[in-house]
Amino acid sequence: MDTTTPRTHIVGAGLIGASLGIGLAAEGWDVTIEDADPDAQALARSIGAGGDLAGATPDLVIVAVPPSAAGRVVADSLTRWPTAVVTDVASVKAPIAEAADATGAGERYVGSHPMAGREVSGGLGAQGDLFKARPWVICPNGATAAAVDVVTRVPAALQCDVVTMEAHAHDAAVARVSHAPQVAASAVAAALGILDADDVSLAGQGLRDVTRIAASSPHMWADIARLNRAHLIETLDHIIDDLDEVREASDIGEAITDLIERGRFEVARIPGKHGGAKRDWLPVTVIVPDTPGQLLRLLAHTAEEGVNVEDIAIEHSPRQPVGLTTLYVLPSRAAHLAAALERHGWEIAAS
Ligand SMILES: NC(=O)c1ccc[n+]([C@@H]2O[C@H](COP(=O)([O-])OP(=O)(O)OC[C@H]3O[C@@H](n4cnc5c(N)ncnc54)[C@H](O)[C@@H]3O)[C@@H](O)[C@H]2O)c1
Ligand SMILES: O=C(O)C(=O)C[C@]1(C(=O)O)C=C[C@@H](O)C=C1
Repeated sequence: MDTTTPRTHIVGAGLIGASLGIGLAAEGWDVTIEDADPDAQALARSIGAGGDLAGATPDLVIVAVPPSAAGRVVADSLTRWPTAVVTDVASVKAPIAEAADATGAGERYVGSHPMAGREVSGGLGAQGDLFKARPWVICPNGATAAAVDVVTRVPAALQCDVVTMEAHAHDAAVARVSHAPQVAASAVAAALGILDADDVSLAGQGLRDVTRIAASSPHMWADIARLNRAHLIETLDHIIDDLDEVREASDIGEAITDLIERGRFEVARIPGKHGGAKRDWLPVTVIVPDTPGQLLRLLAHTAEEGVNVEDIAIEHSPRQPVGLTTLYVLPSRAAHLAAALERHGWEIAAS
């Protein structure tokens, strides 16, 4: 097996391209990066996401441009670097594979899709560990085994879980696990429109959990919806049929029970942290004064007790000088942590 890392060039220095650049450079890869926007390119280079290709020949090109441009930039890259393997990270895979095949160089193209991201765009939000322990889909299409091997070294270096899929099957699946959830989150958030600010301030953790991705920029999602329209509409029809059943039911309680029961069953199938089986962490919710340094104290006391924090959620309480911080810990450690934090003077809230 070839143990040298491929000289890697990234085209597109936004959130995903710059995150890949930082992550691969941290693993010792020789990474260069470019962007059509000189400011985005300069920013990415200044934060360590890659250097200047300066006429060198890459072994591997990663295209990380908006989905609507990905097919064209993949085709251009196959022509521009006739010996390089080319991959892309666009959220929809079949149209990009078609564009690559149309060049006649499809055996050097492998589709990729890291199943991790953020609700912010641009290199400023880049994080080198964004993809760690997340699924990374590889769509080999008509590529050679050697090309697939080179591309697979990227998720391997970034410690992702590699999942190999056919491009159309990928597009059908992500319509349900990613694209429709974005539309649903935005629809729930948009329904707040008739409320005044005081009413919105009643929001608890439920609304926050359901609407985090409603803060996303529409540009990428408009592209995704256009490229994956048929699968997205099929998924939205499924959701609309379920909502219609609730609306038309003679007993709305019965209809809601059915919907929630089915949802409970399916949500238990979503893998949890590190891609493993979903773990049932227990929450320990602490009332934290809204003054500098308190969160640090809380985490220091937790560490002193030898308890690992598996996840953390912070909820600010409008009009209150306190916030609620929920520490998610192993069930076997929750009671011990709550008691220990009380001894340290913290007030534990019911959770
Ligand atoms: N944001 C996410 O959560 C996420 C997650 C996984 C995959 N993706 C996919 O990654 C890709 C990039 O998304 P992002 O969030 O990094 O977007 P972004 O808007 O942050 O960055 C895209 C960058 O591409 C540049 N660009 C546009 N056209 C170009 C061209 N022709 N040549 C060179 N540069 C060009 C833009 O100037 C911009 O800097 C998309 O295809 C998206 O579907 C996004
Ligand atoms: O976590 C987020 O902010 C995302 O929306 C990331 C997310 C997703 O999980 O749906 C969004 C689109 C990408 O194609 C891959 C990942």
